[in-house]
Amino acid sequence: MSAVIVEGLRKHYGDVRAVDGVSFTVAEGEVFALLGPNGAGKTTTVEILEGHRDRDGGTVSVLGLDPATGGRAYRERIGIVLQEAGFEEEFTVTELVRLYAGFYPHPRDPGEVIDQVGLADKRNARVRTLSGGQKRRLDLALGLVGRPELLFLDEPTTGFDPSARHRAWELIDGLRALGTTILLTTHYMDEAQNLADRVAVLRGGRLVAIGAPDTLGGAGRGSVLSFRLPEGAVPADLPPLTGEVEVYGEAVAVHTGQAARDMHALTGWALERGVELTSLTLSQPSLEDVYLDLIEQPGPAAGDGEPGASSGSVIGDGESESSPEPAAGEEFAPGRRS
Ligand SMILES: Nc1ncnc2c1ncn2[C@@H]1O[C@H](COP(=O)(O)OP(=O)(O)OP(=O)(O)O)[C@@H](O)[C@H]1O
Repeated sequence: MSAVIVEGLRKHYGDVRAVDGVSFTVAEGEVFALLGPNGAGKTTTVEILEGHRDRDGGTVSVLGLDPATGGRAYRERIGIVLQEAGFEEEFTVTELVRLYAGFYPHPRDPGEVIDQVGLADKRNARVRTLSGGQKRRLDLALGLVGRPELLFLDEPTTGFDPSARHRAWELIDGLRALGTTILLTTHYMDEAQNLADRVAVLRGGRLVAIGAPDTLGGAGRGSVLSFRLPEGAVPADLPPLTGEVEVYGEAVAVHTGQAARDMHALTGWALERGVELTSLTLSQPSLEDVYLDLIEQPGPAAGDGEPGASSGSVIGDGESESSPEPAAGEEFAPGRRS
């Protein structure tokens, strides 16, 4: 079942089309990341889902309710971790987490939550004395304490030191294991890669791609086979390959959509000649490579039609309105992540 269903969502600020016909679904128990450059419309989308911002068009269902009219019954079922929450600075950490716990019918134990976010030694400190990263951890505690079915995390680890960040990832993973649905925004591709079951890329208020982090952009992006030319060999000696061959001195890179076939041809060739293919590696484009491609290529945000990619999980101009579901084979199954 879907925890979130967004169809044809629109929000305009004067001439700025902040969200321009966005459709997607988030399954129950899924960790879903919204990616996109500054101003892409992520926060606006999330704020509409939280019930904090009105929409100009489209339909939104979150936990079966419309956030615009869900009221208190809706707010009790969600948790929100904002980019910049304004706290009551004179409260202590424990006082504030307890205060928030009191807003919810079935809260978590405040002390446990404070421990989980790594603020145990600051439990009696006043909020104004916390460092930036510690305040962000307090944000996380306040988002968790109500035992939400759906947690919104807006750039949850911005300003965290590396170990706090890994701790937050573990915490988010733990929430996933408890079945909490999580919708997060982030600028960190490693965070999306580590945490998200699926990611959606927004650009200029439109959805340009959606899929699992490992397959975003589709299989059409292929793999890269790299190796060093054996001594005495020249590129013309190489066997016929399906991929495009690039040679930089001794180094060869084969960009291929048929990695097994090309690998077989190359290793067979090397064995026949009795030579080694040193530094032979097969690699995939990283999520960051794919993301940069997606947001840099000309596309609907620039007003010039198709984004120029043909893969199943890349969405053409306007298509996001009519096809809210991910491409076939990308349905979410809890626990599917490796
Ligand atoms: N209250 C507002 N009034 C006018 N324009 C707004 C308002 N809020 C957002 N915008 C504009 O809407 C667009 C989308 O902004 P939004 O904050 O949703 O982007 P974002 O993807 O979250 O960006 P970031 O990564 O910088 O947080 C931007 O062009 C922004 O300037």
